[in-house]
Amino acid sequence: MSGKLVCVDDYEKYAASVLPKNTLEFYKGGAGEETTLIDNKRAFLRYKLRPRFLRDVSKRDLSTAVLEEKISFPVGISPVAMQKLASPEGEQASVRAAESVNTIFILSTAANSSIEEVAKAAPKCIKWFQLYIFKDRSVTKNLIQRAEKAGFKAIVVTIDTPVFGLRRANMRNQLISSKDPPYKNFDDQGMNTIDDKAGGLAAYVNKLFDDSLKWEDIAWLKTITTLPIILKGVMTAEDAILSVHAKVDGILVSNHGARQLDGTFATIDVLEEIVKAVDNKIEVYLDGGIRDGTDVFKALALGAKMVFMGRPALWGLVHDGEEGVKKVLNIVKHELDTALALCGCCDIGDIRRDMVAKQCCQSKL
Ligand SMILES: Cc1cc2nc3c(=O)[nH]c(=O)nc-3n(C[C@H](O)[C@H](O)[C@H](O)COP(=O)(O)O)c2cc1C
Ligand SMILES: CCCCCCC(=O)C(=O)O
Repeated sequence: MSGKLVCVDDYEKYAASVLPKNTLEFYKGGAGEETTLIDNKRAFLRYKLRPRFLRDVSKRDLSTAVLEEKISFPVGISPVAMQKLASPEGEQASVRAAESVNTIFILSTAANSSIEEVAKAAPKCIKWFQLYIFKDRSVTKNLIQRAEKAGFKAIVVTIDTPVFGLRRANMRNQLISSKDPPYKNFDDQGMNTIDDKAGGLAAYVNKLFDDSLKWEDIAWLKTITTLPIILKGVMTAEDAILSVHAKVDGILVSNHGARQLDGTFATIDVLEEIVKAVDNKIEVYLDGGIRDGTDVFKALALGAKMVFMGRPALWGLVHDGEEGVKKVLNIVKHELDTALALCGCCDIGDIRRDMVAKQCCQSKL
């Protein structure tokens, strides 16, 4: 590709031009017909900004605090498995990028870099650990203890994966083998074997992850860690209220980047009902389809405390490792700063609900 890359879409196009087919399909794809995958992005177009002027926006500040930790702007990196397929340093490059712009990095259980390697790569970064709960609870317990010891600041429990989503591209191409590069967080547990002939990744995940999880298990988790717990995958007001009752510290509104259940609402479309249901009792974050600073602004106006991006960080990583992730984060930061100024805001606290309106009945969207 020629020319300067100036937005997330440019980085995605670059990644699509260089990645092997199977890897691209794994990173890019969603579940089923991919209607939710399209809608996660497209839904943002239905929310329109209402700019305000003549409000002196000469001094602007994008910083905010999340779980009492200060970050330089409200956009972090979602947990994404297998980042060494994007670049040799994988998660270690991504976490360094997050550290350099002072935002939150969430490490996936299914990473190609271990908890300890990531901690060492970016000791000052605010790191959260994403937890998949294994049928073998000793594996789960061990992961939490390692994350605590390595200085991670929160456990993000993914609740939307009792079974693996039906990702048709991955099913057709038999997906990539996970042995190379390996899953570094549980390779010592004798589980780093994937039998491509026996259903590939989906069958492997279904064998390992606990599909009997229920709210009582969240209570159990609270007995084995003192770290804050965030539930990732909440998509309804009902589950948001149960999350408050479960006394977790935050929820991440997410449909797993549309990789689990096709046909759900876009995350931005359920955010407001969830924010209302939670009634300021715990923090609410969002991921899914954020590609631009105006998307961030819209999510904050609808009540998210911060947002996270999954694929955009991967596209930066494919381009030039740590530098690429940093560039993607800084592009979105600059876009958010511009949106802030043009909506008449000086800081994140100035963003108001009435700065965004939902456009109804637009048949083409
Ligand atoms: C390639 C890929 C791998 C992912 N791996 C995980 C994972 O290991 N754990 C998890 O909770 N979510 C995982 N997710 C979901 C992301 O955390 C996040 O919810 C999603 O990517 C957000 O949507 P976006 O990509 O549109 O920003 C993955 C997403 C992608 C694209
Ligand atoms: C044990 C391997 C699990 C990989 C799961 C990654 C994931 O969540 C995804 O969406 O893909």
